[in-house]
Amino acid sequence: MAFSIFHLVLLYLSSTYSFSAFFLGVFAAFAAVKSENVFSAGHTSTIPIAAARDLRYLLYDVNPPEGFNLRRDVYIRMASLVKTLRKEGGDWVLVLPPWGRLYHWQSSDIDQIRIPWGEFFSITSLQANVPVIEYEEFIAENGGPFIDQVLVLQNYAEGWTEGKWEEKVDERPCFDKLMYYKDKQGYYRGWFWGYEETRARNVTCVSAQGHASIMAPVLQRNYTVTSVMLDRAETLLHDVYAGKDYWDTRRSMVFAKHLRLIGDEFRAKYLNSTDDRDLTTYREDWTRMRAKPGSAKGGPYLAVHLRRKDFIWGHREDVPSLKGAVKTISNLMKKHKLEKVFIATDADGEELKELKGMLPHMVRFEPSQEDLELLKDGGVAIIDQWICSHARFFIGTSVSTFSFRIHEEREILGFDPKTTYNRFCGDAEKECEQPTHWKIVY
Ligand SMILES: C[C@@H]1O[C@H](OP(=O)(O)OP(=O)(O)OC[C@H]2O[C@@H](n3cnc4c(=O)[nH]c(N)nc43)[C@H](O)[C@@H]2O)[C@@H](O)[C@H](O)[C@@H]1O
Repeated sequence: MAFSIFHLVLLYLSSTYSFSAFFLGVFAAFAAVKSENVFSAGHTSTIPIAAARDLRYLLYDVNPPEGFNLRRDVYIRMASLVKTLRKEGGDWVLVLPPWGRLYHWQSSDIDQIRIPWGEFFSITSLQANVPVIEYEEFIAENGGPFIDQVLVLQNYAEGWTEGKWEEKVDERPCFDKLMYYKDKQGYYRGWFWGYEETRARNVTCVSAQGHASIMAPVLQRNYTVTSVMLDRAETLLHDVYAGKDYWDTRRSMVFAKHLRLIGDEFRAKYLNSTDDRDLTTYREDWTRMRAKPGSAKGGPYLAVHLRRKDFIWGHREDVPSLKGAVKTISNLMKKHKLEKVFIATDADGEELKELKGMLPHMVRFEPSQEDLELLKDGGVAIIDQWICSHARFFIGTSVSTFSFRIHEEREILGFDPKTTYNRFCGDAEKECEQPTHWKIVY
């Protein structure tokens, strides 16, 4: 398999990076929407004002310890903000923050920074939802690695006032240690996804409480420069969680084709699973993918996402012991008459050994070192998710965004919700509430 994966990836990468159509799709003129929550009157920016119809770039980053799938969630919020900005008439483009230096990507000896989104996702699919470009494309278009303004988002130091939730945004002094410093030329340096040459002309802290689009008026009126980066973008909430706009963006996050193909090849070879037999045919164009709920049958295996590491270090009540998990797995296999179990997990070597001892026939996707170098930890996680998404029955881990993204993928493929929204219970958990079913809004 090593040989074929290597060639698949090379083939894919050589075709992906030859495309030049990174530019904006044709977008209709949108009606202007009311804007509120701007900074107090009288705020003036010292930065020159961009011409009215100039292209503007929104960049963003997320709190460093956050994982891959939580970051995918923040992407949805940012895409929603860009849609709002465009509705208000601005020519905004979303710049995709390169992947890298993620705490959970612990495979040593492989280079895991400055990874473009095209290695994990189909860029043309993302572009069918909102205009996006890779960061290096931004550098080229922008004439250099300069970001005009960084806004570091933070909560309000005083929390909610009088216990009341209200949406608000204000420029405020930074209350955490600033992760940027001024160089000799007066530019700000920082992490910037591992691009050392990137600099910001200005860094400001902003307290924000509310939905992503509360930033729209601020970006239209207060920071009228060409490129603005929102750091700590996870501070902003979804505009409408699980509404049509959420699902459009989520559906557009199609995994890169080479990763799907590797997952499909693995399913066929080790799990006796093919799309034709399992009724899981995928349409390349997500805008035309509309599977009837309950239409997918899934491959003849049980799929499990068993989150460990930082989920067990906190001794959480809702995460099972390995023994508890194996008991649940055996019961489910019996109940659904399934002979194979596919396990996706971040368990360490010791735990894996213990798990294999109890489930000797379990199936895992275990790439060789050579494949891992090409796929990277992010690619392996996606292949794990893809295989879990095609199983006859799935069970995940409580409140893991890794499991949530599998739920969504299965919803897109048309599985009966009963086969998807399931999670392990902690050994001593009293009320083991199961995950919520979020229906696609088309
Ligand atoms: C406690 C919180 O947990 C949140 O994680 P949670 O939602 O599970 O999910 P993620 O945000 O994806 O972060 C977990 C990361 O751990 C690895 N990982 C976890 N499970 C698997 C698996 O089954 N297969 C593979 N290949 N990799 C796995 C993977 O790199 C994944 O992105 C974090 O985002 C937060 O930062 C925080 O750590």
